[in-house]
Amino acid sequence: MTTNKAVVVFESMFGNTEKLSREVGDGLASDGWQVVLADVRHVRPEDLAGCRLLVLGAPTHAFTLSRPSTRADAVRQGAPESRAELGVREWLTSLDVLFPVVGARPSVAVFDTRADRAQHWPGSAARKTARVLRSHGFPVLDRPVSFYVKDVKGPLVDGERERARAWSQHLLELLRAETARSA
Ligand SMILES: Cc1cc2nc3c(=O)[nH]c(=O)nc-3n(C[C@H](O)[C@H](O)[C@H](O)COP(=O)(O)O)c2cc1C
Repeated sequence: MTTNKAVVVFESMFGNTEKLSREVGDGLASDGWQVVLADVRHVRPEDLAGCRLLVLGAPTHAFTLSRPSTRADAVRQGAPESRAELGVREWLTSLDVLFPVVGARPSVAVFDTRADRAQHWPGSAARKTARVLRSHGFPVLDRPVSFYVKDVKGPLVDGERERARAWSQHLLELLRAETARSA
């Protein structure tokens, strides 16, 4: 039996999205999946080979995915400069090169982190990510999901790690349902 492989790619300026990505990855691994957790700056093409599920996580900046200017703003607020090198927005521009065979594209699931106090603000990084993925023909498994931080730098709102872990199990259920439908 071949092991299912998931790749969790994240962007994170202050470490909150990274923590949640680890939770999602650990949740998938606890179900027997092979999991590659990769910072968007360091994903290698071989990391993506044979991937059945791609999870993408990113912080919401200015109502959407970060840009070099918003990441520079985060650096001014104390984030490590090296983390500003590349974001999910830029990485998505290489999707067609990274996944050249349309029929072999993995299912994708997307999440973002947002400020708790901005829950009612419009726009989220995950919604933008999902739009781009759909426009490139990727099957988006679930609705974009947001997790919350108490302030720009974090920490995570209580219970968000557990919610991320539960979301990983929900993704597995959706995948099982998808597999049953196509059997
Ligand atoms: C420049 C900048 C713009 C931001 N804009 C928003 C926003 O529009 N909506 C929101 O909910 N949070 C916003 N935030 C808060 C981020 O979502 C928060 O810093 C992020 O979720 C933390 O995740 P990280 O530790 O992985 O970087 C912004 C943060 C920065 C630095």
